[in-house]
Amino acid sequence: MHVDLGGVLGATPGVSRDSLERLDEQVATAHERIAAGRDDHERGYAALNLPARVDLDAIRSAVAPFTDAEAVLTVGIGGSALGAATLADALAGPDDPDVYVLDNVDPEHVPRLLDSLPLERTAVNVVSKSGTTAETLSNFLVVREAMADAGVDWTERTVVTTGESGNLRALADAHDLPSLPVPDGVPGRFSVLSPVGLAVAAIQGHDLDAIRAGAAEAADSLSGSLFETPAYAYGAAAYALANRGATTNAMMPYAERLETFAEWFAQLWAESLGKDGLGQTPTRALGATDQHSQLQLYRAGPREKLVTLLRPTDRPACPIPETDLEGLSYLGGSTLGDLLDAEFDATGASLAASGVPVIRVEIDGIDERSLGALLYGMEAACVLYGELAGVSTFTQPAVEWGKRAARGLLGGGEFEEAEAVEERTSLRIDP
Ligand SMILES: O=P(O)(O)OC[C@H]1O[C@H](O)[C@H](O)[C@@H](O)[C@@H]1O
Repeated sequence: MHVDLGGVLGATPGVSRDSLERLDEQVATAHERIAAGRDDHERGYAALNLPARVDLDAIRSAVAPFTDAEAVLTVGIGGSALGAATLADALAGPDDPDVYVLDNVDPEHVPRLLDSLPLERTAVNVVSKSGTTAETLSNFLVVREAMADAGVDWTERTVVTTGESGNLRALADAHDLPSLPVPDGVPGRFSVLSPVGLAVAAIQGHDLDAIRAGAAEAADSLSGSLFETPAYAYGAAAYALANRGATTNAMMPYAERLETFAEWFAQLWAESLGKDGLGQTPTRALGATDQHSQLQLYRAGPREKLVTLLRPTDRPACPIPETDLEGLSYLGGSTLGDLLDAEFDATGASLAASGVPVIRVEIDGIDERSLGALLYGMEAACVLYGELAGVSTFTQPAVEWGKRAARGLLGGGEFEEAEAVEERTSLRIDP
């Protein structure tokens, strides 16, 4: 992962070179804290040890019964879905099984999706760290019944990834299902480089060793200076910009295959850093598509944005055919990749010209190694930001509040949060 901070230096809000140098002292201190947390395998920091600690053979053998699947259905939510989806969408090849994710309990969508799947040739990948998340467990019960109704033995088609205890662990044990662990001390949104994210990649036959090697390269590059560590450069600059008013971070990959990565990044950034009135709101955009939708706002709207432009430097060749239409002749002879890269540069320049801060992030290509490096790098960037901001990066109390309220409403126990829902203020306008 390569990070170019040139687009923040003269921006408004912006961060000067001097400010970055002063900030680097705090980065050094934060890095020591992060390194100590990694050494002690402390909760959260342990995620940055994943490349070395994951048992890739265990993943490959758990999914071995499913490598001939025509479809893979991940049932999970949040960190238990987005990492797997990011890798699957980025790496999918033409011969890979189709990958689906059930991360919502929409009663229109779930049955329709299940009706469309070849259930007897579908691998079901159920993921929940806690093993108690209502959406995931409910969806799984629906999937299980759909399989039974179709005459499919769901116990032959299901692999489970979960923590040491909980409903899902009990279910896996009761039915002797192949199962994988969520490593200790790793919050869901930091778990992509564990079985949580890697099981689907393994079913698709992707090179897990290369993902791990890419992550390990990023891990090895962590040092006490943002000027030597791309991940820290990103995290520190984003933090400094947020302090100066860039409270929104628009993640804009210039590659369709990285669109889901922006969703993964959004959870990582929002849940980890949105604490104590602080944080930076992640938004998602896709280049070049959103140049024709969001860019007007980014360039001329409120001055509270950082725009992160992300691209692979290596792209497949897709020539644009020559044409004798005079107005289009400039396109002939170049490729779609040339055009997309020109748009990437033009958007960066356009934002810079109006003083909007831009960080350019480049990865070598969209392959296993580059993805491993990108995912690890952004996790390290997020942990550094959290250290600099002094927030509790690895918790999500506000999300837990909502979970308790919903559970109380469904009769799953006495939760005072549910009473707040009953007491809500209404100002309803009816036709
Ligand atoms: O993996 P689970 O325990 O099912 O949790 C799934 C998700 O639940 C909550 O929404 C948390 O805020 C997320 O961080 C987590 O990824």
